[in-house]
Amino acid sequence: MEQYIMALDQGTTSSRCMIFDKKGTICGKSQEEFTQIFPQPGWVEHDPMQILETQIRVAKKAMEELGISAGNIKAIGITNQRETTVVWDRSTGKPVYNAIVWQCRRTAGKIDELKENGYGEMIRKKTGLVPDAYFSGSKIQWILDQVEGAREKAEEGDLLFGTIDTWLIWNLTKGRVFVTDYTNASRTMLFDIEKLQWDDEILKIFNIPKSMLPEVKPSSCIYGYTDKEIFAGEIMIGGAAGDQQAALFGQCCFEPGEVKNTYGTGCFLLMNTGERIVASKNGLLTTIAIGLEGRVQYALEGSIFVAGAAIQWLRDGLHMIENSAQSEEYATAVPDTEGGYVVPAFTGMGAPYWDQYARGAIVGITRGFTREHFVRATLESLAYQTYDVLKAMESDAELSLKSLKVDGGACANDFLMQFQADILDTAVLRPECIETTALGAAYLAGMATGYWKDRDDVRGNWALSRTFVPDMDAGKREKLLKGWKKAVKCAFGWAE
Ligand SMILES: Nc1ncnc2c1ncn2[C@@H]1O[C@H](COP(=O)(O)OP(=O)(O)O)[C@@H](O)[C@H]1O
Ligand SMILES: O=P(O)(O)OC[C@H](O)CO
Repeated sequence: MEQYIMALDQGTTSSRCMIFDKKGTICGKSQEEFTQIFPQPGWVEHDPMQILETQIRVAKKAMEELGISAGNIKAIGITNQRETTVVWDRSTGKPVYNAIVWQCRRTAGKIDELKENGYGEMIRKKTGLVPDAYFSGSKIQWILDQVEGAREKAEEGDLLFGTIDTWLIWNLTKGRVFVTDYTNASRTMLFDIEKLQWDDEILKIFNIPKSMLPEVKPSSCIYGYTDKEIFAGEIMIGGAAGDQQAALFGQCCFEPGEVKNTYGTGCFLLMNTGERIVASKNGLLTTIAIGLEGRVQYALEGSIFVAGAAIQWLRDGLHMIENSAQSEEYATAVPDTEGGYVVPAFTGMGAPYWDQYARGAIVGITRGFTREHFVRATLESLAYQTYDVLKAMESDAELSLKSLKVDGGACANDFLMQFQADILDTAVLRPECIETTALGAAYLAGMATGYWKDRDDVRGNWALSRTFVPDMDAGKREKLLKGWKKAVKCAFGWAE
């Protein structure tokens, strides 16, 4: 019987399933977008039940379309939007509140309090993270404080917390397995990344009972088996990792110094730093890259909150384009933006600025600024934001990158990739498979079962599709970057 590995990729805007063969080729896939809930400006929620339903539905559909059954799936790897927080009732399995999404700013004030109380440095040291509403800690606290009866129930041990990996595994195993992996744990702001354990001091500050937290496991191991009713047969769950770490793995960035940038809803630049914890001096995060083969590797990360989401905004909010791909057509219809800039700081700014109160800005426009210029400026903002985090990373790691591996939905845009190479003055390498998040999760699951032996066994699957070579003169690049730096300043502190 032909054997495959299934990856469940639960992203910010869609649930996806990809079925891979041994060569890392996608043999079957299915995808469904789900509802984004914006209850107040700066707030973002998802319905956890809709996440679960869409994820199971796409998995069944992908299997059906490939004409296979549970017996053909050697293992499932799960990868997910990180930090997004679900709290549910242990006995009924019902969420007590919507999932609070990583982009949500509702707890910015709580983070300010925490910093004012002098906890910032301790948190940064233990968790590797810059205190921010982005991470799960303050989101759990908000649910316990704001949902009636939640705190009492949590203290009695009746509530559970999970990031999306935990929520999916718990449901797929019908409540038998309550786990997360090191990479996801490292995004909660509750986990000591050196001692590899939940931190009691930080839990006390957030007033979160430890009984709510899942067991933390390696990213590749036998977590459990799906309930046989879900896919008409049990399937082993063998891999779990946050989507950005999974993409780093899927890009085969296994060695210290290897870097990738993923252009999805947000944009995330990660560099493997091996077994060394590198503390950033330039506003980057230190995070766990992977827990595998009995050891943990670390990464430096530049997190950009809004990237592809800005293209979705052009499509769904402003109705300037009909689909994401059309952005390229408009952008290339004009030679430049005529000096205009879009700074899509809709939910504050992440690395390297970490401004919870920044908000979007459109600056430098004149009467000749058209839809085409607008679309181009929005696309260019992805490249400028990447420039900012890449320079911070080069400075932290004391090296100059020769090339950048890219992946994620928006890296299909040739205009954007060329502009990225131009603005960085660095070659951009796009692989054949840009679904490296799912591929990384598949590798982790496959390695838990012997489908792939080890990292060396999958390295040969990475294949280059196209290199974008820099082709912009230095004077023009400097002028454009100077404008961007001015534009970013206009967004700072707006909602304070
Ligand atoms: N050709 C394109 N040009 C620009 N942006 C694109 C293109 N195709 C997809 N996108 C953007 O990429 C994002 C989807 O990428 P994906 O990796 O699936 O994201 P996620 O995992 O965050 O849901 C969307 O925000 C979409 O607007
Ligand atoms: O949904 P993505 O792929 O943009 O990823 C979201 C990140 O994991 C948030 O930290």
